[in-house]
Amino acid sequence: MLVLNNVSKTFFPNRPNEIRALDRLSFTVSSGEFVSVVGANGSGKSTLQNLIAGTIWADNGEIRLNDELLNQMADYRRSRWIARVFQNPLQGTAPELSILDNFRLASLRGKAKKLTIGVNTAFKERVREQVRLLDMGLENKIHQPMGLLSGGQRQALTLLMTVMSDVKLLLLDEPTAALDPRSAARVMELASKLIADYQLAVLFITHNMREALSYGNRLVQLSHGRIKRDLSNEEKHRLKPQDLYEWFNED
Ligand SMILES: Nc1ncnc2c1ncn2[C@@H]1O[C@H](COP(=O)(O)OP(=O)(O)OP(=O)(O)O)[C@@H](O)[C@H]1O
Repeated sequence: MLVLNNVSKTFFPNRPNEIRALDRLSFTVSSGEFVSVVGANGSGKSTLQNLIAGTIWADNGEIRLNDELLNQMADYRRSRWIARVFQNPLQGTAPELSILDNFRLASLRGKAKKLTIGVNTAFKERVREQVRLLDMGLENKIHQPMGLLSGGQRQALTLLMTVMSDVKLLLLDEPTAALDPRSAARVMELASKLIADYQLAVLFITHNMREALSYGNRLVQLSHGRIKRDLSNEEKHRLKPQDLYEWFNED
Protein backbone atom coordinates (compact mmCIF):
# COMPACT_ATOMS: atom_id res chain seq x y z
CA MET A 1 0.00 0.00 0.00
CA LEU A 2 1.20 3.50 -0.85
CA VAL A 3 0.63 6.06 1.88
CA LEU A 4 1.22 9.80 1.55
CA ASN A 5 0.85 11.79 4.72
CA ASN A 6 0.90 15.62 4.60
CA VAL A 7 3.33 15.75 1.69
CA SER A 8 4.35 19.19 0.43
CA LYS A 9 6.69 20.44 -2.25
CA THR A 10 7.49 24.09 -2.94
CA PHE A 11 9.77 25.20 -5.73
CA PHE A 12 11.78 28.42 -5.26
CA PRO A 13 10.70 28.80 -1.59
CA ASN A 14 10.63 32.29 -0.10
CA ARG A 15 11.26 33.87 -3.47
CA PRO A 16 8.91 36.04 -5.51
CA ASN A 17 8.42 33.17 -7.96
CA GLU A 18 7.61 30.61 -5.23
CA ILE A 19 5.44 27.72 -6.51
CA ARG A 20 3.58 25.49 -4.07
CA ALA A 21 3.35 22.42 -6.32
CA LEU A 22 1.96 20.05 -3.66
CA ASP A 23 0.26 21.30 -0.55
CA ARG A 24 -0.11 18.93 2.44
CA LEU A 25 -1.32 16.05 0.33
CA SER A 26 -2.54 12.91 2.08
CA PHE A 27 -3.93 9.79 0.47
CA THR A 28 -3.46 6.05 0.18
CA VAL A 29 -3.48 3.63 -2.73
CA SER A 30 -3.94 -0.08 -2.00
CA SER A 31 -2.82 -3.06 -4.08
CA GLY A 32 -5.20 -3.51 -6.99
CA GLU A 33 -6.28 0.14 -6.90
CA PHE A 34 -5.86 1.73 -10.32
CA VAL A 35 -6.22 5.47 -9.78
CA SER A 36 -6.72 7.81 -12.72
CA VAL A 37 -5.27 11.21 -11.83
CA VAL A 38 -6.61 14.25 -13.67
CA GLY A 39 -6.06 17.96 -13.19
CA ALA A 40 -5.29 21.16 -15.04
CA ASN A 41 -1.78 21.94 -16.26
CA GLY A 42 0.38 22.74 -13.27
CA SER A 43 -1.95 21.11 -10.72
CA GLY A 44 0.87 18.89 -9.41
CA LYS A 45 0.35 15.54 -11.15
CA SER A 46 3.94 15.04 -12.34
CA THR A 47 5.37 16.46 -9.12
CA LEU A 48 3.38 13.83 -7.24
CA GLN A 49 4.85 11.04 -9.37
CA ASN A 50 8.36 12.55 -9.18
CA LEU A 51 8.21 12.61 -5.38
CA ILE A 52 7.05 9.01 -5.21
CA ALA A 53 9.67 7.86 -7.74
CA GLY A 54 12.35 9.84 -5.88
CA THR A 55 13.56 12.06 -8.73
CA ILE A 56 12.78 14.96 -6.38
CA TRP A 57 12.31 14.92 -2.62
CA ALA A 58 9.44 16.16 -0.49
CA ASP A 59 9.90 19.18 1.80
CA ASN A 60 7.61 17.73 4.45
CA GLY A 61 5.44 14.76 5.16
CA GLU A 62 5.90 11.03 4.73
CA ILE A 63 5.78 8.73 1.72
CA ARG A 64 5.59 5.02 2.55
CA LEU A 65 5.25 1.94 0.40
CA ASN A 66 4.30 -1.22 2.31
CA ASP A 67 5.57 0.41 5.52
CA GLU A 68 8.96 1.27 4.01
CA LEU A 69 9.71 4.99 4.42
CA LEU A 70 10.73 6.33 1.01
CA ASN A 71 11.42 10.01 1.74
CA GLN A 72 15.20 9.77 1.96
CA MET A 73 15.64 6.70 -0.24
CA ALA A 74 17.54 7.11 -3.52
CA ASP A 75 15.46 6.68 -6.66
CA TYR A 76 17.43 3.65 -7.89
CA ARG A 77 16.65 1.82 -4.63
CA ARG A 78 12.96 2.63 -4.87
CA SER A 79 12.94 1.33 -8.43
CA ARG A 80 12.92 -2.19 -7.06
CA TRP A 81 9.25 -1.68 -6.13
CA ILE A 82 8.24 1.31 -8.23
CA ALA A 83 8.15 1.40 -12.02
CA ARG A 84 7.26 4.24 -14.31
CA VAL A 85 6.01 4.29 -17.88
CA PHE A 86 6.37 7.64 -19.62
CA GLN A 87 4.67 9.38 -22.49
CA ASN A 88 7.65 8.86 -24.77
CA PRO A 89 7.93 5.18 -25.79
CA LEU A 90 11.68 5.71 -26.25
CA GLN A 91 12.10 6.46 -22.54
CA GLY A 92 12.68 3.59 -20.17
CA THR A 93 14.15 1.02 -22.54
CA ALA A 94 17.51 0.69 -24.30
CA PRO A 95 16.91 0.93 -28.07
CA GLU A 96 20.15 -0.73 -29.11
CA LEU A 97 19.62 -3.76 -26.87
CA SER A 98 17.40 -6.66 -27.87
CA ILE A 99 13.92 -7.18 -26.44
CA LEU A 100 15.30 -10.07 -24.39
CA ASP A 101 18.18 -8.04 -22.96
CA ASN A 102 15.76 -5.26 -22.03
CA PHE A 103 13.73 -7.82 -20.07
CA ARG A 104 16.92 -9.01 -18.43
CA LEU A 105 17.82 -5.46 -17.36
CA ALA A 106 14.31 -4.86 -16.06
CA SER A 107 14.49 -8.04 -13.98
CA LEU A 108 17.60 -6.64 -12.26
CA ARG A 109 15.96 -3.33 -11.38
CA GLY A 110 16.96 -1.93 -8.00
CA LYS A 111 18.96 -5.03 -7.08
CA ALA A 112 22.66 -5.03 -6.36
CA LYS A 113 23.85 -6.00 -9.78
CA LYS A 114 26.83 -7.05 -11.66
CA LEU A 115 25.70 -6.15 -15.14
CA THR A 116 25.56 -9.39 -17.03
CA ILE A 117 23.55 -9.54 -20.20
CA GLY A 118 23.70 -13.33 -20.42
CA VAL A 119 20.31 -14.97 -20.05
CA ASN A 120 19.54 -18.49 -19.06
CA THR A 121 17.21 -20.70 -21.06
CA ALA A 122 14.43 -20.70 -18.47
CA PHE A 123 14.33 -16.90 -18.39
CA LYS A 124 14.35 -16.70 -22.18
CA GLU A 125 11.44 -19.13 -22.44
CA ARG A 126 9.47 -17.26 -19.79
CA VAL A 127 9.96 -13.99 -21.68
CA ARG A 128 8.96 -15.61 -24.97
CA GLU A 129 5.83 -17.07 -23.38
CA GLN A 130 4.78 -13.76 -21.80
CA VAL A 131 5.49 -11.86 -25.03
CA ARG A 132 3.37 -14.39 -26.95
CA LEU A 133 0.42 -13.57 -24.67
CA LEU A 134 0.56 -9.97 -25.94
CA ASP A 135 -0.57 -11.36 -29.28
CA MET A 136 1.53 -8.86 -31.21
CA GLY A 137 3.63 -11.44 -33.04
CA LEU A 138 6.77 -10.38 -31.16
CA GLU A 139 7.63 -13.75 -29.61
CA ASN A 140 9.85 -14.62 -32.57
CA LYS A 141 11.58 -11.25 -32.49
CA ILE A 142 12.99 -11.23 -28.97
CA HIS A 143 16.55 -11.01 -30.31
CA GLN A 144 15.76 -7.89 -32.35
CA PRO A 145 16.75 -4.44 -31.07
CA MET A 146 14.02 -2.68 -29.10
CA GLY A 147 14.59 0.42 -31.24
CA LEU A 148 13.04 -1.26 -34.29
CA LEU A 149 9.60 -1.55 -32.69
CA SER A 150 6.63 0.79 -32.99
CA GLY A 151 5.71 3.07 -30.09
CA GLY A 152 2.73 0.90 -29.17
CA GLN A 153 4.80 -2.29 -29.19
CA ARG A 154 7.43 -0.65 -26.98
CA GLN A 155 4.87 0.59 -24.46
CA ALA A 156 3.27 -2.86 -24.31
CA LEU A 157 6.65 -4.52 -23.73
CA THR A 158 7.63 -1.90 -21.15
CA LEU A 159 4.46 -2.70 -19.21
CA LEU A 160 5.15 -6.39 -19.41
CA MET A 161 8.75 -5.93 -18.19
CA THR A 162 7.46 -3.91 -15.30
CA VAL A 163 5.06 -6.51 -14.00
CA MET A 164 7.51 -9.39 -14.50
CA SER A 165 9.84 -7.81 -11.92
CA ASP A 166 9.09 -7.28 -8.21
CA VAL A 167 7.19 -4.08 -8.75
CA LYS A 168 4.33 -3.15 -6.38
CA LEU A 169 3.53 0.35 -7.61
CA LEU A 170 3.18 1.47 -11.20
CA LEU A 171 3.35 5.14 -12.19
CA LEU A 172 1.81 5.73 -15.61
CA ASP A 173 2.61 9.21 -16.90
CA GLU A 174 0.43 9.71 -19.98
CA PRO A 175 1.64 6.39 -21.43
CA THR A 176 -0.54 6.64 -24.53
CA ALA A 177 -0.10 10.31 -25.39
CA ALA A 178 2.25 9.52 -28.29
CA LEU A 179 0.19 6.61 -29.66
CA ASP A 180 -2.52 6.42 -32.32
CA PRO A 181 -6.01 5.70 -30.90
CA ARG A 182 -5.95 1.99 -31.73
CA SER A 183 -2.52 1.38 -30.21
CA ALA A 184 -3.50 3.54 -27.22
CA ALA A 185 -6.57 1.41 -26.56
CA ARG A 186 -4.57 -1.78 -26.92
CA VAL A 187 -1.89 -0.62 -24.50
CA MET A 188 -4.48 0.50 -21.93
CA GLU A 189 -6.41 -2.79 -22.21
CA LEU A 190 -3.16 -4.63 -21.64
CA ALA A 191 -2.25 -2.37 -18.71
CA SER A 192 -5.66 -2.99 -17.10
CA LYS A 193 -5.27 -6.76 -17.42
CA LEU A 194 -1.71 -6.84 -16.07
CA ILE A 195 -2.59 -4.50 -13.19
CA ALA A 196 -5.50 -6.73 -12.17
CA ASP A 197 -3.53 -9.97 -12.61
CA TYR A 198 -0.57 -8.72 -10.56
CA GLN A 199 -2.68 -6.64 -8.12
CA LEU A 200 -0.49 -3.56 -8.54
CA ALA A 201 -1.19 -0.17 -7.02
CA VAL A 202 -1.33 2.35 -9.90
CA LEU A 203 -1.32 6.11 -10.40
CA PHE A 204 -2.31 6.89 -13.98
CA ILE A 205 -1.90 10.50 -15.16
CA THR A 206 -3.93 11.33 -18.22
CA HIS A 207 -5.25 14.38 -20.04
CA ASN A 208 -7.63 12.18 -21.98
CA MET A 209 -11.01 12.34 -20.24
CA ARG A 210 -12.33 9.22 -21.95
CA GLU A 211 -9.30 7.24 -20.80
CA ALA A 212 -9.68 8.61 -17.29
CA LEU A 213 -13.23 7.26 -17.18
CA SER A 214 -12.71 4.04 -19.14
CA TYR A 215 -9.75 2.67 -17.21
CA GLY A 216 -9.01 2.25 -13.55
CA ASN A 217 -11.24 1.86 -10.51
CA ARG A 218 -10.83 5.22 -8.77
CA LEU A 219 -10.56 8.82 -9.98
CA VAL A 220 -8.67 11.65 -8.31
CA GLN A 221 -8.68 15.29 -9.36
CA LEU A 222 -5.73 17.43 -8.33
CA SER A 223 -6.12 21.18 -8.13
CA HIS A 224 -3.41 23.61 -6.98
CA GLY A 225 -1.42 20.81 -5.39
CA ARG A 226 -4.33 19.37 -3.39
CA ILE A 227 -6.88 16.63 -3.93
CA LYS A 228 -10.12 18.26 -4.94
CA ARG A 229 -12.09 15.12 -5.69
CA ASP A 230 -11.55 11.44 -4.92
CA LEU A 231 -14.18 9.19 -6.50
CA SER A 232 -14.81 5.49 -6.01
CA ASN A 233 -15.35 3.13 -8.94
CA GLU A 234 -19.14 3.38 -8.56
CA GLU A 235 -19.07 7.18 -8.52
CA LYS A 236 -16.73 7.20 -11.50
CA HIS A 237 -19.09 5.00 -13.51
CA ARG A 238 -21.84 7.60 -13.18
CA LEU A 239 -19.65 10.34 -14.75
CA LYS A 240 -19.53 11.44 -18.36
CA PRO A 241 -16.57 13.11 -20.11
CA GLN A 242 -18.60 16.33 -20.07
CA ASP A 243 -18.61 16.29 -16.24
CA LEU A 244 -14.83 16.17 -16.24
CA TYR A 245 -14.58 19.06 -18.71
CA GLU A 246 -16.75 21.06 -16.32
CA TRP A 247 -14.37 20.29 -13.44
CA PHE A 248 -11.61 21.86 -15.50
CA ASN A 249 -13.68 24.96 -16.15
CA GLU A 250 -14.04 25.46 -12.38
CA ASP A 251 -10.26 25.67 -11.99
N1 LIG B 1 11.54 20.99 -11.29
C1 LIG B 1 10.74 22.05 -11.16
N2 LIG B 1 11.26 23.28 -10.88
C2 LIG B 1 10.45 24.34 -10.73
N3 LIG B 1 9.10 24.30 -10.82
C3 LIG B 1 8.53 23.12 -11.10
C4 LIG B 1 9.32 21.93 -11.28
N4 LIG B 1 8.48 20.91 -11.54
C5 LIG B 1 7.23 21.41 -11.54
N5 LIG B 1 7.26 22.75 -11.27
C6 LIG B 1 6.09 23.62 -11.14
O1 LIG B 1 5.20 23.03 -10.21
C7 LIG B 1 3.85 23.16 -10.61
C8 LIG B 1 3.23 21.79 -10.78
O2 LIG B 1 3.85 21.18 -11.92
P1 LIG B 1 3.53 19.69 -12.40
O3 LIG B 1 4.45 19.40 -13.53
O4 LIG B 1 3.54 18.79 -11.23
O5 LIG B 1 2.03 19.85 -12.92
P2 LIG B 1 1.18 18.85 -13.81
O6 LIG B 1 -0.16 18.75 -13.16
O7 LIG B 1 1.92 17.58 -14.04
O8 LIG B 1 1.07 19.68 -15.16
P3 LIG B 1 0.95 19.20 -16.69
O9 LIG B 1 -0.45 18.69 -16.85
O10 LIG B 1 1.17 20.46 -17.45
O11 LIG B 1 2.01 18.17 -16.96
C9 LIG B 1 3.88 23.97 -11.92
O12 LIG B 1 3.65 25.33 -11.61
C10 LIG B 1 5.30 23.76 -12.43
O13 LIG B 1 5.73 24.86 -13.19
